Amino acid sequence: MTERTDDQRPSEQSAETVTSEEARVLHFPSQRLDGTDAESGEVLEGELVEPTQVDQPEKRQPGTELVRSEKRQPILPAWAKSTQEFRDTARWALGYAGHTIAFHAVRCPVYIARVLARVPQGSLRLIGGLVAWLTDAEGRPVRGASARREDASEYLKLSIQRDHRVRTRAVMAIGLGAAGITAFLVGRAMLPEIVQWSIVAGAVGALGWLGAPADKPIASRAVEATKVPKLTSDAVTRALSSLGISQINQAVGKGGEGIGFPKPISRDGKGWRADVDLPYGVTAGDIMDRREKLASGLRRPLGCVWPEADNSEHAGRMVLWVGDQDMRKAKQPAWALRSGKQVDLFQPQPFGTDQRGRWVDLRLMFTSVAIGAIPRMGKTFALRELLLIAALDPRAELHTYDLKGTGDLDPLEKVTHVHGVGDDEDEIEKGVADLRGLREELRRRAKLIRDLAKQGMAPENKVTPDLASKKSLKLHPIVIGVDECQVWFEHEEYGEELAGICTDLVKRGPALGIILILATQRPDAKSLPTGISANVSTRFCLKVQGQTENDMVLGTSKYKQGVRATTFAWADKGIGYLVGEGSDAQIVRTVAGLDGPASEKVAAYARALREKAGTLSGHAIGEALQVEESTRRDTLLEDILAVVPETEKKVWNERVIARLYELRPDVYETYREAADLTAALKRHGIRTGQVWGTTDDGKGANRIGIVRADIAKTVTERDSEREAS
Ligand SMILES: Nc1ncnc2c1ncn2[C@@H]1O[C@H](COP(=O)(O)OP(=O)(O)OP(=O)(O)O)[C@@H](O)[C@H]1O
Repeated sequence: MTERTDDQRPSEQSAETVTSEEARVLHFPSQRLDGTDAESGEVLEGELVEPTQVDQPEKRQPGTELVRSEKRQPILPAWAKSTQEFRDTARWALGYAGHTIAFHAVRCPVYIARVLARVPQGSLRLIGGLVAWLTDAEGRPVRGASARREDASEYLKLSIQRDHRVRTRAVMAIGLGAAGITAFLVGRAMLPEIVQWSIVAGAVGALGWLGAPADKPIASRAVEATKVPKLTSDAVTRALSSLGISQINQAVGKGGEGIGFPKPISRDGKGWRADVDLPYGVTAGDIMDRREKLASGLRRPLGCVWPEADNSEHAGRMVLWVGDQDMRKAKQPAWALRSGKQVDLFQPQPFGTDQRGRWVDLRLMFTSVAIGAIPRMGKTFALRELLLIAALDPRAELHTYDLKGTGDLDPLEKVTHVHGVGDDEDEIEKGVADLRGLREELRRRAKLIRDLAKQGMAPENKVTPDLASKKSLKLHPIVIGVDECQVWFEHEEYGEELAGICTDLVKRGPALGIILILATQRPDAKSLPTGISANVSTRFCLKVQGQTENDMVLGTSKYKQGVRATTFAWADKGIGYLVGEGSDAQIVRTVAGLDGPASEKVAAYARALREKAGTLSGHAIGEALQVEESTRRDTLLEDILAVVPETEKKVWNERVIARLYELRPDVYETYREAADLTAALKRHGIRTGQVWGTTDDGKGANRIGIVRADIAKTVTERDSEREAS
């Protein structure tokens, strides 16, 4: 039988239902459960019903006292385990000490003058103090009071005590004076001059210090301490209740359950961390949406206040980190790769710093990256930084596309294999040709890895550091960086094909050593096709305007989970949410100050590494990518209009072919006879026919030719159709 718990009150049961215990009492009234005899009473007939248990009683499992599920706090706080943080603190302490010493050393003459000026005052204070001590000056008011009260016995007692005290102190003073004179004479005779002068300086210093007014210290302050207010639970509660969320107001109001703080508020890096249990029904996301108001409630700059959802607990658990300094203004610790260093892309490399100023690493290998943000937030900087990291691994082959065309990726020209700038048709065609080649490479690698796996050389069916280093296998990392990738995907002619190849690269590339990094300022389904956005494994989202863009870059439901890049302010340049492979979203600031010239330096180092390793190729050594003829956009009609002036109404095919060959020999060399042009024009729906013309020697003749107006009409119609669509 089940025991009844406090929660199951009889009043809560329905009229027809009786609990087993009550039923027993009713059926056997003389045997009450409490052991007392009941008077005979009416016996009710009823069905024995087990009570409905809403709250199950807590069952104790054997051994639960020992094996429990509490989380253990780390023995050492995170900062104590971070070499970087330790080094930063030590550097700061040394700098602080150095600055203080230099500051005071420069002001030494002023301090000496101040001390000397205060010596007379100090001497007077010393003599005054000695006389007061000798004459027992502190007892004078009491003796005076007893004299005024004419209390003879008390006055007598106090006078005797004073005489006794003065006598003792006089003897002590004579003794100390004699000892002092002896010490002076002995010291004068025996101590080295430097010590003697030090004692004199010390004595003068002491007299100067004694003579200094309390509000004017001799030394000035070397640093102005900017004290950061301590974060208290009261401050957090006050700030939360200023957000205008009714559940919070109820909770902090009279009789409310209040705001929960499951752990004490503590220092965490260069700031305070408060773990907060929000009132029922309030989520961390609700607070994050009101980050600006929260900062106002805490009286802290916006860049210091970072509420985050703690998804390892429950939806109402928020971790509030309040930094001592605004994240965007705080000095970033030095980037280990700034002055160049060979890296291994298979290992995580420093990408940015979190709010606490700790480096957050990112492993580029086996991943693909999407970067999204509204314009001017630091998207290109982030992309360029990743490409520079890749450049520092001399094995990595870079393909860089700056489709905006402003030259942001030009610092990488020294090392890149293929470099595209701008959105001209030629550049787009270059991209198409390159991606087609990369798709072939992807297929080659897939087959090769399959073969290697059979031989036991690729145990995880993917590229390993060993395989990537074997030049003969050509399995080196290939890193493709595309800024403003929407230009590709929205392209009328090649958009679909480019999106298809990129989707393939995003899906299969990472395992095969091909890493695609796409950056866009318009993260919507068209500029970042869903096949890509759903499959990228690393996402970095700087400020965006809405939930759709947020989830497009960071992944489905991220906004709901409280990962909201919409909460970043306009001034939060370079700050975004980073969602890495299998890791929680974290706020990261990319390397600050990695501008064009700084990037050039890193790229120059990367080039030196490549020269040494013999891996410079393609664009870096002046070799242009061969754009296959099949890749070229068909510009036949435009080319005909270019070579046939408006004054020539009708022209023979053979003449058009000759002029076309002159214009683009590589494109039109296959046009050998009039029929070739006729066939090509037929594909555009244009017919050729017999047209009148004159040969070079002036003879008139009818031959196959074009009517220029037909071509011009088709081009105009096609262009207006394109515009309309
Ligand atoms: N980590 C950072 N710290 C501070 N400022 C940064 C950081 N990263 C970028 N910035 C600043 O942000 C500004 C915009 O950067 P960037 O050109 O990369 O933006 P964008 O999003 O690519 O812009 P657009 O969409 O116009 O191409 C730059 O002036 C740069 O100085």
